[in-house]
This record gives sequence, structure tokens and C-alpha cells, in this order.
Amino acid sequence: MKISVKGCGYLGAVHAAAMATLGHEVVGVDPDARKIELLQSGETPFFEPGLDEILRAGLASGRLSFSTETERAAGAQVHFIAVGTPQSADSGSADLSYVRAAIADLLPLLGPDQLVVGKSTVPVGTAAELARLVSETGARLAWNPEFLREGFAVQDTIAPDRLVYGVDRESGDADAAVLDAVYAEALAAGTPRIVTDYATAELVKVAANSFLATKISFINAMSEIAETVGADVVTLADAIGHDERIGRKFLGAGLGFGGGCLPKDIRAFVARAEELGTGESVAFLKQMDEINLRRRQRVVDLVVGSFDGSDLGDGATPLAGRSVAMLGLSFKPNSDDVRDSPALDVAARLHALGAVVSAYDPETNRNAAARVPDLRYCDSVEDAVRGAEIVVLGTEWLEFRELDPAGLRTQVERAVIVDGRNALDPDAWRGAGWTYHGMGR
Ligand SMILES: NC(=O)C1=CN([C@@H]2O[C@H](COP(=O)(O)OP(=O)(O)OC[C@H]3O[C@@H](n4cnc5c(N)ncnc54)[C@H](O)[C@@H]3O)[C@@H](O)[C@H]2O)C=CC1
Ligand SMILES: O=C(O)[C@H]1O[C@H](OP(=O)(O)OP(=O)(O)OC[C@H]2O[C@@H](n3ccc(=O)[nH]c3=O)[C@H](O)[C@@H]2O)[C@H](O)[C@@H](O)[C@@H]1O
Repeated sequence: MKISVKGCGYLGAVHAAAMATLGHEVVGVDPDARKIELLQSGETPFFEPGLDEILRAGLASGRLSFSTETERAAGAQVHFIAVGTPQSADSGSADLSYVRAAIADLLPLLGPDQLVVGKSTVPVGTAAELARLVSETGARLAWNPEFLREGFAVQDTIAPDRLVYGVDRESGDADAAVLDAVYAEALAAGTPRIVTDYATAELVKVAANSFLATKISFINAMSEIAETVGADVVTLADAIGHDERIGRKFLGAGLGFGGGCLPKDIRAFVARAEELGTGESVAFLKQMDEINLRRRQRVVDLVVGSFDGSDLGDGATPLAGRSVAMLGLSFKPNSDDVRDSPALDVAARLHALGAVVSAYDPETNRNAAARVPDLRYCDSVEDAVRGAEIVVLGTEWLEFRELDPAGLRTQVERAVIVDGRNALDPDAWRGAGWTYHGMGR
């Protein structure tokens, strides 16, 4: 099938390459000329495990290409929309200007027997509004929200754990059949498929991300209590996680959630519900957001508190001249994404308090430096920790989980570590002479 993918960011580039892997003829379209040039030459514009292989295989097969020109999408039977829906600058609501522009670009190319398929995460009600525009061309619209995780994006796209199609009441069966042909391989492997209306499909996406955010904030709320009474949140998570109804996944207490999706999606959900007059139903998500952001300050407080009060700087810059090593800057391991990254936010806050922050991330230094240029970016753990008075683990890359505490101790000025992701073994680090601070333990 001939497919176009509008928007070649973290979602769209993977989606385009994955669709080519499934045997479709795909063109990815994005106005970002640098991104398109890289993709067309087989280079990934961001770090995503496995993407380079399927990108190069797709290009070599002749089934995959990229362009800055929307006209190249002409004649495709399915047009996926994978453009960004970031948080609006002045409110929590989603900025739909990219989605509207992407649809407007496509309208002149559309005709009967073509299906526009939204994948971007949008506020409930968006698809119905866009469907009216699309239907004027004779084409139809479906909404097929995406549930991939960065770091696992390729496998999540080729073998998703479920497919959700939001379709129009009238043409629903025919539109679902087109999507079935797109995803034939996953369906043959038994992937559950849910066909529903636009509003339900849009809500499934934001409900899923809200639930995940709530789970993380719940365990971080338990962290706060555990810190007050001297309990251990990791043991608590293990214990409640054995209950299958609760489950252990997404009970990782620590610096909390960040990234280009969970934070903005819960805020956009609250904003949309308020517009609809049902704000109270999801008002709890504001608290989830607050709990989440408090964890970042907790790490900053642990760093400040680790220094003797008598030699702290003035109130505004209590860390003046202090040497802090920051390990990890991306919002989670196996990703170079620093959008709303808790680790980078903590590094920036420490810098603002006067610290000299030496930061190292295996994949993210360049993206981080574009947002927070004032850190001292390092090429290795050794470079970052040399002479440090405190080490902060902000992202649990495997490289950091496997650090040797005894070896590292010889390189720092003061052996104090804040494990912002509860990723290290406290006994091993304490045994090697470190003062270890975890989150909620
Ligand atoms: N990143 C992720 O893991 C996931 C993202 N999503 C959703 O997917 C959407 C895209 O997210 P990301 O890929 O992370 O964003 P991104 O910012 O990485 O990519 C968006 C891309 O759209 C391009 N674009 C903007 N206007 C365009 C237009 N008129 N025509 C064609 N391309 C245009 C931009 O140049 C950019 O390359 C968002 O709604 C997000 O919530 C959903 C599931 C997973
Ligand atoms: O809509 C999206 O874009 C995507 O958002 C999340 O995927 P992603 O942002 O890639 O990352 P997650 O693995 O969900 O992690 C999000 C954040 O939560 C944090 N987290 C995760 C798990 C946990 O136990 N504790 C915790 O603090 C991570 O460190 C990270 O900062 C969802 O998991 C995807 O299903 C969804 O498609």
C-alpha cells in the first residue's frame, strides 16, 4: 500500500520506517530540511535503538523515502498525521496549530478512496472537527492513537500491544478494513484491535498516559511519606506490586516523569476537561503533576542539605562554587530526548543555585546543551565526577547502574551520591564508603 507520514519526529520517523518494514511504499514528509536530509541519507536525527537498521533497510529496498514537499504524498491511500502537539506557550492546553497546518497542507491532494489517519495525541473533539474538513475532499478520517515508548519505539510500532481505531460512524467498517490492511502483520500475530468512535479513541490515548502518570505519582507520594517515617518505598513497591491487580510496572519511585508526552498530555487533558465543563473529573491530575514536580526539588534539597550549613553560600546561591557531577540528562534511559527532562531540570536548578555542574549523558549532551548551555558537559563518567563534592544520578542508563562504587570513590572529592532513580544498590555503595541518598528510602 502507498502510505505518507506527515511529521518525521520521534513518532513519525519510526512510523514511516516501520511501515516500510511491513512492506508498504512510504514517503515521510517534514518541513525540517535537516531532518529530511539526514533520514534520506540513512542517518537517524535522534537516538532510538533499532531505528537505524530499519531506516537503512527501508531506503535500500526503494520502498522508503523522505521529502520536505507535501506534494510527494499525492496518490497515497493512507496519510498518517504524526506532527507535534506540544503544550501551548501560555496555558496547559495542547497547541493544535501543527495538526491543523498538516491537514491544510494535505487537503489539496486528497480525494475519494484516501484515508487520513491521525496518530498525534489530541484533545477529545479534535478528530470530529478535522473530519468535516477532510470529508469535503471526498477523503475520510480515522484516529489511530500511538502508544509507543521511546527507547522501544521500533518494536512497539511493529508489534504493538493493541491497536485502536477511532472511525466515522458512516464509513467506519471500510476505514477499519483499510487500517487492517496496513497492520495486517500485527493483526495476524494476534494484536488486539479495538474499533470505536473518534471521541473514545482520543480519550483512550490520554487516559492511558494519565493512568501511567498517576501510577508514578502515586508511588512518589508514598516516597514522601516513607521519607517522613524512615520507611523504604522500593520494598513497599515490591510488596504491593506482587498483587497482580496492582502490578510492579511503573512503580519506580524517583525523580518522576518527564518527556515530550506524559507531562503535557495530563495538562492538556485537564485543560480540555475544563473547557468541556468536566474539569472536576480530572482535577486529581493537577495533584499528580504537583507531586511529580516536587520530586525534582527534593533532589535539589538533598544536594543542598548534604553540605554543612556553616559553609553554605548566601541564600540565593547556597551552592556557590560547589562541584556537582550530574550523571544522566535525558528524561529516561535509551533516549536522547530532553523535553521536560527531570534530570536536566535538576541540573539547571543546581546551576542556578551556584553549583558548577559537570554533566555526562551517553547520548544526550548535545540536546541538553542546546537547552541549558551553562553546564560543563563531559565525555565520560570519569570526567564528570573528577573532584566532585556530590554525585547526582538523574537518568538510570545501564552504564550508571553498573558503576563500581569503590573505583569511583577514588575520583571524587567527597563520596556523597543522590540516586535520583533508585537505580543503585544502597548497601554496595555504603559498603564502599559512600554516603548514599535514595528517593523514599
Ligand atoms: N514521542 C513519542 O514517544 C510519542 C509521541 N506521540 C505523539 O505524537 C505526536 C508527535 O510527537 P513527536 O514525534 O514526539 O514530536 P516531534 O516534535 O519529535 O516531531 C514532530 C515533527 O512534526 C514536524 N512538523 C511540524 N509541522 C509539520 C507539517 N505541517 N507537516 C509535516 N511535518 C510537520 C516537525 O518538523 C517535527 O519533525 C505528538 O502528538 C505526541 O504526543 C504519541 C506517542 C508516542
Ligand atoms: O504518549 C507518549 O508519547 C508515550 O508516553 C509514554 O512513553 P515515554 O514518554 O516514551 O516514556 P515512559 O517509559 O512512559 O516514561 C515516562 C517517564 O516516566 C518516568 N518513569 C517511568 C516509570 C516509572 O516507574 N517511574 C518513572 O519515573 C520515566 O523516567 C520517564 O521520565 C508512554 O509510556 C507511552 O505508552 C506513550 O505512547
